[in-house]
Amino acid sequence: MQKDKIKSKLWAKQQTKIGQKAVFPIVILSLLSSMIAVGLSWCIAQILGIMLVPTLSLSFDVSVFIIAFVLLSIFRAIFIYSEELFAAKIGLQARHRLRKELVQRIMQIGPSILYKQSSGGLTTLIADHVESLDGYFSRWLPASILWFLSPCIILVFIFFVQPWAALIIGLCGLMVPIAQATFGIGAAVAARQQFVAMTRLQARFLDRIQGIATIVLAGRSEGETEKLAKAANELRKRTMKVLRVAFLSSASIDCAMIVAIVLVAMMDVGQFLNHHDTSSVHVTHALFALLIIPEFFAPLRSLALAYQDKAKLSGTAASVVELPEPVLEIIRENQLDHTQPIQVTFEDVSYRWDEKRGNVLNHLSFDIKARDTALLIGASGAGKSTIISMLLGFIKPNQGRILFNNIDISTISYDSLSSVTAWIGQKPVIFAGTIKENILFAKPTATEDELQSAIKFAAIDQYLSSLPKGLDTFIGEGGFGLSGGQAQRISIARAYLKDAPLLLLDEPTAHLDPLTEQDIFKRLVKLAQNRTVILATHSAAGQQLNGLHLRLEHGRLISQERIG
Ligand SMILES: Nc1ncnc2c1ncn2[C@@H]1O[C@H](COP(=O)(O)OP(=O)(O)OP(=O)(O)O)[C@@H](O)[C@H]1O
Repeated sequence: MQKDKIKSKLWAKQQTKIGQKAVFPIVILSLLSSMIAVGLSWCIAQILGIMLVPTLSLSFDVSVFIIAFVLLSIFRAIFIYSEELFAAKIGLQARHRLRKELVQRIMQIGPSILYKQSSGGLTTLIADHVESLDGYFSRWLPASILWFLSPCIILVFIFFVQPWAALIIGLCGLMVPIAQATFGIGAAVAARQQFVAMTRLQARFLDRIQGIATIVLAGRSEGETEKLAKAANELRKRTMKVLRVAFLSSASIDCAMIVAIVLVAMMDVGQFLNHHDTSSVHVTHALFALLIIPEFFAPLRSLALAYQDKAKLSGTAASVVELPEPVLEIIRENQLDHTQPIQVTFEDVSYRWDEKRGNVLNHLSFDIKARDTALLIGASGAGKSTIISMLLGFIKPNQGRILFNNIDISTISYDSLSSVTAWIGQKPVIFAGTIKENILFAKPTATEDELQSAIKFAAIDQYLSSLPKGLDTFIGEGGFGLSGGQAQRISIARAYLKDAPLLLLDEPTAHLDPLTEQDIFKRLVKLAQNRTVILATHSAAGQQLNGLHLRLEHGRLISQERIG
């Protein structure tokens, strides 16, 4: 826990360091903009002064100040616009960089990440958490530098014009950090709680959407709706608390500003009454000091407004450090020729998912010759899918080695491993898109002829005519709109298109009726020709297939015999 806190602080510090370098142009532009604001206030003070004290017009030409006012306003508009552009660009670049880093890290860890993290949580991290950091980079970081620099510059100008007004404004300004520090602790806690509540709601919502069919079938719709409503209500309460603290914090700045204006105005009026000082110089100086006060407090207000953006960084940091560390690997430099057949060897392989639960695979040793078919047979929980996950490179043995053509697979590059392997799982992975897009996923460069033969091979043509748009029929995520058998045929067409020398089949007929199962097996046997095939099955039809039958029990190889 403590270790995670240190890690998340380090990550946040690193992000701040990267971000601070990027916001340098915004800081410069904003400081220049503050100086222009001083000039603008000076021009307005002179114009008003001339209007209030007619004798002033004898020594100053009002048109000079009007022209200067217009020019400075144009410059200020340009500077503010450029600041906004830079801020948007910095936010965009930071989000792009973070998403790239996180996706790379997840890819490095591989699909095994889903054994420990929910897909809802990962999606929330990459999509929403990273998105919420826009304000940290584009608003909070510049504001955290400018809240001190800009008021100091403005104070120097006021000091030259009315030193005692500078003293009053400076003292009122000092009250703001004290008030902010008081509200800040509450604001940080409220913002962090709101962030956690939002994350929980998003992850829960996504997970429940994915499992909507199970929820409806289990009659849990009302219960789940209630839980979602509770989470949404929690988020509403937390959001209101953040807004309340933000309002109080903003009100404290307004109070300090009003006190400064009143005190400066009273001092000026006092000077006028006591010393009858209505000289033109005094009037314009007094006006200038009053007009510049809102500019003095503006950076402090920006800091208070961006305060909640700061909490989002620590929230995201906590989620980032929860990601498992990618295992440092030896450089995988071996390559396999994907046109050559593959021989698979297990040498004393053991594996445990969890230290406490012990080995799920125990000292497995066997050899599958190139172009041979091997069947992994065993009851549920025997370890068949774990073996397939290892062959796919998702997990690595805790002991022993797996060899492809006598090369340890942990030394073979992922690209090469993927090019020699085709995989069909229990449940076909179908993306939202057309049937054609889903088949071509295995080989986007396939020609029309290749596509047609894949369709024929997998017998997809048998049901195409019953679909409204044939190959261009849109199917939902997870194969929504297709039967289990129809979806599995898409997997077969993909494997056919990929034409890899090693075919891994993990209970491909698990959810099919006997007739469809028979037909799918017929096609798989055809697909197996000239390839090395490893089929995990506990179906009776699967166990009739010819090949090397490897029987597993509680992760141990209890027999191996050749059938047929
Ligand atoms: N991600 C995981 N985390 C922890 N334990 C796991 C995980 N996946 C599988 N196991 C455990 O490993 C053991 C072997 O599971 P595996 O899925 O490999 O068996 P199987 O023979 O393929 O079963 P089935 O035929 O039901 O798919 C089981 O005890 C299971 O509980």
